[in-house]
Amino acid sequence: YFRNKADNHGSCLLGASCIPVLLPLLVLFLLSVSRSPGASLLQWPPQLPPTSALWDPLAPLLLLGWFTLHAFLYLLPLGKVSEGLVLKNGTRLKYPINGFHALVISVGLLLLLLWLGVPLGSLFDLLLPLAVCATGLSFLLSFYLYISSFWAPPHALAPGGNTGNPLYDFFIGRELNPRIGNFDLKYFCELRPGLIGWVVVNLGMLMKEVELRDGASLAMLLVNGFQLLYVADALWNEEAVLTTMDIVHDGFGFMLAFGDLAWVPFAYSLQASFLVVHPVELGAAAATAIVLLNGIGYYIFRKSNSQKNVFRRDPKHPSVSSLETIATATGKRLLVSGWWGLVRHPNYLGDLLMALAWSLPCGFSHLLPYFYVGYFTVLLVHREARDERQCRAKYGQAWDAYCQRVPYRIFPYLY
Ligand SMILES: NC(=O)C1=CN([C@@H]2O[C@H](COP(=O)(O)OP(=O)(O)OC[C@H]3O[C@@H](n4cnc5c(N)ncnc54)[C@H](OP(=O)(O)O)[C@@H]3O)[C@@H](O)[C@H]2O)C=CC1
Ligand SMILES: CC(C)=CCC[C@@H](C)[C@H]1CC=C2C3=C(CC[C@@]21C)[C@@]1(C)CC[C@H](O)C(C)(C)[C@@H]1CC3
Repeated sequence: YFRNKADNHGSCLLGASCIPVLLPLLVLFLLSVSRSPGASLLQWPPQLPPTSALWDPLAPLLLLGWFTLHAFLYLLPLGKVSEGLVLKNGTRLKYPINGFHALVISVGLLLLLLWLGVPLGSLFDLLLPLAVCATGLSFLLSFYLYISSFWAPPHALAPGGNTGNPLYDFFIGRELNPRIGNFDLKYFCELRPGLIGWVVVNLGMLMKEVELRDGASLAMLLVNGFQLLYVADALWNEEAVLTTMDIVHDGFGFMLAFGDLAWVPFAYSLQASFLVVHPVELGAAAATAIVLLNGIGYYIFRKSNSQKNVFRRDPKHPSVSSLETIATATGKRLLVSGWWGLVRHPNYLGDLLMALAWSLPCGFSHLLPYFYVGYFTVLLVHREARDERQCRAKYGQAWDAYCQRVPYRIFPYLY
């Protein structure tokens, strides 16, 4: 995660060269640990799966089918078409807003498969080969993105990924919104195959548990329910993704391609795969407390994201017009009351509380289910610092005034 350092800084280059090798190995390592009885992250030498466990001819077929289905659903004339933010050349790109339809159709198809007796629990045995194929696909896609970016017009290039160093640019991504015709590759990958794939992997783990123990545990149901809510929320609010850093600012290279297609479906589903081999008996009181925590996290996440989106689209909207703001030299204003007056990134706070609620159903016997909380804290702290730099560059003194008025970044009174 080295964007904004397009100055060929040694550590960034080292990161850009090592991460494409290390991250796929980390996914395989985490998956094997999650299914081993010890589930120890601290074992030395680290436990890696035997090569025979990495391949199954069914995996590339399933993956290809899944991508074709989602490309087809993306192109279906369902839902509305929305415009992205204004680009450097003054134009706006059009995006289909039909991700929620894709989720509903995918879940419908899965239920049909279950009804037809297809053993979805077999996904548990296919996880490693599927992760290997998804990694292969993200490499292929990244090579295509890197090479095709040399035909993109200068205004279509991303601010961070054009240093001239091939390794770094391959990693960060040279082009901002690579498209094949009207098909937007970054937008498609960010929200469809990987994110909905995460829900499918989780459901597969739940079905495996049903096969093994004649029923789904409360812990597994909670993990599935919470993460389904998160994905459904992302797709229900799909239009808001058009204003996130990833779409507006970042190039599409290996990091996002691998993140979207392999990291999200296989590393974000670790709690569910852990629970298949490490059942947890959750009491009613603990379950209620965890549901409450997820509810509070979700409320903060959704309300703060929506408040900013409404404010950015229409500052006079009745739900935000009474909030206190400060003016900036760009003409845009910054919210200093409401959610954005509590901390400078209330949406990250909500997301982190949810992350904790997804791990707690797995109990405290192992560290592995908490990997997501740790990784996500590092990702969001780094992302916050990156956003802060961009906002200071954009808004100057007005940003400093905002920071003085709202001193905490993510956790009130802590950070
Ligand atoms: N599950 C996952 O793996 C991940 C989830 N996320 C989630 O994605 C969501 C989006 O996050 P992200 O894209 O990082 O950025 P944000 O949605 O936090 O947006 C940051 C931008 O908001 C605007 N802004 C900041 N402060 C204010 C203010 N006080 N008033 C008005 N506008 C303000 C600025 O843009 P401008 O002024 O130009 O409008 C700033 O650049 C978050 O909820 C995050 O938790 C993110 C990464 C990974
Ligand atoms: C270790 C590694 C390869 C990191 C790459 C980071 C990516 C996994 C994340 C960068 C931003 C993301 C977002 C979401 C998923 C994870 C990635 C791709 C997101 C789609 C999750 C759902 C949310 O509601 C969201 C739509 C706001 C979010 C957008 C950012």
